[in-house]
Amino acid sequence: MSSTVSSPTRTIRIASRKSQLALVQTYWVQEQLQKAFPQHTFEVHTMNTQGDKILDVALAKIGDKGLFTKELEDGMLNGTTDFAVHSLKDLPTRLPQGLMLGCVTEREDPADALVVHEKHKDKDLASLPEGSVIGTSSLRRLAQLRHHYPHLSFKDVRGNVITRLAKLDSGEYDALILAAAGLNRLDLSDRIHQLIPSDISLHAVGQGALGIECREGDTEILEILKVLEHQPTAYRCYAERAFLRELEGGCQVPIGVNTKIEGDTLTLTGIVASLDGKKLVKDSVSGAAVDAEKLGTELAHRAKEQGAQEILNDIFATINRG
Ligand SMILES: NCc1[nH]cc(CCC(=O)O)c1CC(=O)O
Repeated sequence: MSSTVSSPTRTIRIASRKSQLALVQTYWVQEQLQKAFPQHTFEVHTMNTQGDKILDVALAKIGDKGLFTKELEDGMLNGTTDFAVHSLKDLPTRLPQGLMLGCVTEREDPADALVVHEKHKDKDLASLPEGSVIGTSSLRRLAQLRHHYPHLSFKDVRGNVITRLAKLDSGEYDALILAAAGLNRLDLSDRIHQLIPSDISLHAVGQGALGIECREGDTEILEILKVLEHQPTAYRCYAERAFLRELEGGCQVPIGVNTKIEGDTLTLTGIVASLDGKKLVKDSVSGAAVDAEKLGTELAHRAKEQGAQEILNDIFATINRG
């Protein structure tokens, strides 16, 4: 005799942006969870965010206060959706009251990549001709690459990954810098011309990982999300986010990081760069991975002692004046 225990079923609503990359990422999450919890139904609800709509203003001028996340967060707060899938890089380090980072998934390659126009297919960053126009909307990429390659010039580029590639191919730019992770996820790995090594440019906080945001204390959802949690990536990203939070920057300040975990030890390297690429503050900390956030905060304090705050103050003044 066996009695049937009917497990409660429910419909779980996943919020996502509509860009191709966002959808690839969100459908992956949906598929994994649907497999793990066949008794539930996982639905994707797509929305446009401010960041998708405002395409004619440099990102650095708009600021970063949840440009790509606000509309998704409103949906969770008013109960129309249950969690949101983000590129962790786009998720602010301080979340609205009532929401939390519920899960960090396994990271793709967090490096930046050079993507070149066809005519430069035999070139790399060092050998691109003097004055080549490199498209990037990230101050972090701009500052670090200017430092190492003063012969290049930089121009803002907006829009999603596909739009940016179209602008490159039409001749508006000689090359672009894009996250390798995004290209890999979009099945565009063949466009990666050169992976930028970490001694040239440190990547963005959270780059290559997905961050799933949900309501604080929503134990049912948190329990479900556990199947996607990747502990080493989570430790690395908590350290990176604590570093950024303490420096009070967002995605749009020239702050780069690199992390590695060996055994139980996490090493975090961080850089704060001036826009002209002339001043760089770079340092590292190592310690127990379980103390990830503490390590991030400690590195930020050290960076401040070495002049990081002055660099950031100059940048905020420049952006607000422009
Ligand atoms: N800001 C846009 C954005 N957000 C996440 C990614 C790529 C994927 C990732 O870093 O996880 C990108 C595009 C890019 O930087 O090339």
